[in-house]
Amino acid sequence: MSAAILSGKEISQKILEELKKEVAFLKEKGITPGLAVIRVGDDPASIAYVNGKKKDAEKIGIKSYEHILPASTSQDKLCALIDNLNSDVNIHGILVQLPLPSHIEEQAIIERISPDKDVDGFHPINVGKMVIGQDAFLPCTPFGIIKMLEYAGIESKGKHTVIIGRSNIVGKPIANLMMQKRNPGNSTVTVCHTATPNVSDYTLQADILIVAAGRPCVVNADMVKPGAVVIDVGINRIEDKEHPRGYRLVGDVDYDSVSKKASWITPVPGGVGLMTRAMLMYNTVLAVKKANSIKE
Ligand SMILES: Nc1nc(=O)c2c([nH]1)NC[C@@H]1CN(c3ccc(C(=O)N[C@@H](CCC(=O)O)C(=O)O)cc3)C=[N+]21
Repeated sequence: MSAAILSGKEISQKILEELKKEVAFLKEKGITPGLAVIRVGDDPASIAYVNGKKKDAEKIGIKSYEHILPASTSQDKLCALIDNLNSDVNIHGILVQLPLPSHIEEQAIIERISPDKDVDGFHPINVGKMVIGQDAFLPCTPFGIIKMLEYAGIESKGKHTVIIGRSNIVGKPIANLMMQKRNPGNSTVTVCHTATPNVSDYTLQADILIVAAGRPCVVNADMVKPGAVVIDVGINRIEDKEHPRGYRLVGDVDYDSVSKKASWITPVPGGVGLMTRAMLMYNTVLAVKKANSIKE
């Protein structure tokens, strides 16, 4: 059997097209959605992601405001910038690209952002609301995974979802969303992590396997049940002198072997990463609607 490709490219494009219409409608009302993106230092991967976000924003009519700060920026200076953006009426969403340099306390920065402009969904207010099923900004990567399942019509109700990874930005929130009483969701959820012995004991039971381990080849075909849906959240740069950029991207899943056994698989690149970007745009439009009391 060969898996069908669950294309982040195709689905994210559909979402961006819908958002473009919504942005046009907001502009008719005299509102231009504004997204502030802060990057501290010049980690090459962060530069690439931030550029991608800027491109998406421009494509659909969201105005992006880029703030590029040196790696030596102090905690106080970054807080002062966030305070200004929090009170700026032209800014509806604020994203501080992570990771931050080690002298900056990341959690304090996340908590400095107004929960109403927290389009990453990382503020404890939004995390807490998500956990108890209240209206909140959902974190972009887990939200993107949910949208992919929805668009493909993949049934998760009553299924066993196994997640590898327990990060605050992927593992924990996707575990939460997949167990919530709504669809996609309604799954029985198991979370594996670095202290889990014999991970394959769990992955072999997975109807839906979500891999966010942060390293390549964590899952091969021997760990996958035939017909499983495999979602690969990993983005690893592998040195490749034959590639024009000098590297290529691979996920956390051994794509070649697993794609012969799964029913659906997400590619890397062209999978979850593009969905993350689309959901950031979705959350920015949502922030505008909330700020202006506009219903759907
Ligand atoms: N505050 C914050 N919010 C984030 O959402 C956030 C972050 N920090 N730090 C880093 C991670 C990672 N992330 C990605 C976004 C887009 C792609 C993406 O567009 N990937 C493309 C290819 C990208 C490329 O070619 O380099 C793809 O998979 O096809 C990947 C990864 C957002 N993150």
